[in-house]
Amino acid sequence: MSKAAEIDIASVSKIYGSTTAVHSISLKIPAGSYCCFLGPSGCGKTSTLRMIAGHESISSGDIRLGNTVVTDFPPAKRGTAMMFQSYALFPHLDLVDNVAFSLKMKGIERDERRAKALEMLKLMQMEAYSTRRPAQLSGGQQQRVALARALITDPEALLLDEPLSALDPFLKIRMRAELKKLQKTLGITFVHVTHSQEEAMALADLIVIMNNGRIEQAAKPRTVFEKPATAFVARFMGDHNVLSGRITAIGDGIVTLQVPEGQTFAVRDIAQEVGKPIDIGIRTDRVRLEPASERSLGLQGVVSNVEYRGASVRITVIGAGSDDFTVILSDADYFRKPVSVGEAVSLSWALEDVIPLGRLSA
Ligand SMILES: Nc1ncnc2c1ncn2[C@@H]1O[C@H](COP(=O)(O)OP(=O)(O)OP(=O)(O)O)[C@@H](O)[C@H]1O
Repeated sequence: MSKAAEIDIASVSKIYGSTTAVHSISLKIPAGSYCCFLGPSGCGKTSTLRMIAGHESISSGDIRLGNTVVTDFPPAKRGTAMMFQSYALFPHLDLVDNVAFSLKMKGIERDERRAKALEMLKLMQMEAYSTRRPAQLSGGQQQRVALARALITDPEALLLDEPLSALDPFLKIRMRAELKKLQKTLGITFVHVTHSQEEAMALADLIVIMNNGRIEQAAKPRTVFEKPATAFVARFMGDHNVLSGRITAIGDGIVTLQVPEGQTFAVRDIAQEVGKPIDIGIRTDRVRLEPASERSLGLQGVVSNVEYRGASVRITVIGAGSDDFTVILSDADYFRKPVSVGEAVSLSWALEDVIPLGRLSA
């Protein structure tokens, strides 16, 4: 296998007619890393992947693979390989010919390309099926063949567009583990586009969260979860409450924040101006919840829903800075002091659990 290459995306934009799908993004994907592009539909992740692959022209900016600027190179000359969502296998060819196809296009003679194709099928544990056609395979097997076909060109980077979306939930989890293992075995750079937060968290060394054609955050999964950079990231990754408020007082390193309902609570000194609007995030599992009393500190609200989930209980509270302030308690904590729908509660948390969230400038 060839060596891995860093992918350097420098001020890259994609404009389709009057739509700017990607707004001058810059990102370095380290050589040999597993990178996941994550974001809602239409955020520009597939356009970015296709520009890396050379299947889409770059409207402005440059892409470098290792030391080579590949911006104007055709796909086959870039050192990348792409695996498509639908696998795009040829139905009339057997697996060996499917996998060997790109070598045939390069003019490599039959015996050599078939031997290489068998080697790739072996790598994917599919050599026993080599004379079958794609329709005679399960979804997971077809995916392995598509991987073998992409890897036969010895790419420095493998690009995967929603590779798991056609699989059922059980197979998805199994193939996810296989993809990760394959990436570690080959050591090449993987760039994987997905809608699924869970998939990105499970696979990536680097998660790139896109929204409206821009990168909101590019970081390790744990950083994205523990320190979401923006309100969008905190909401999109889930398991965070996002509160918007205004600063009403500053003193001793503590800021008082007022939420729309008029209630206030303390936050570490996160900004310097009274009156300034600010978003903060609080993890749903870091909130303490108690029946409200006159002495209660923190935000007050009313329980609107209680959902038992086995090991945990999910409680939704209204009137506390957000329409659906969510608290996740362990089953033990909940049943020690259960609350019910309609009950007034107070919500509190440690100062260090308040995450200041930035806003992207447009
Ligand atoms: N060929 C095209 N012509 C015109 N507009 C396009 C074209 N391809 C994509 N777009 C637009 O560019 C934006 C980004 O699309 P893109 O496919 O990159 O998003 P995505 O995040 O991959 O979405 P999805 O998850 O739905 O595939 C969207 O608004 C889309 O409608």
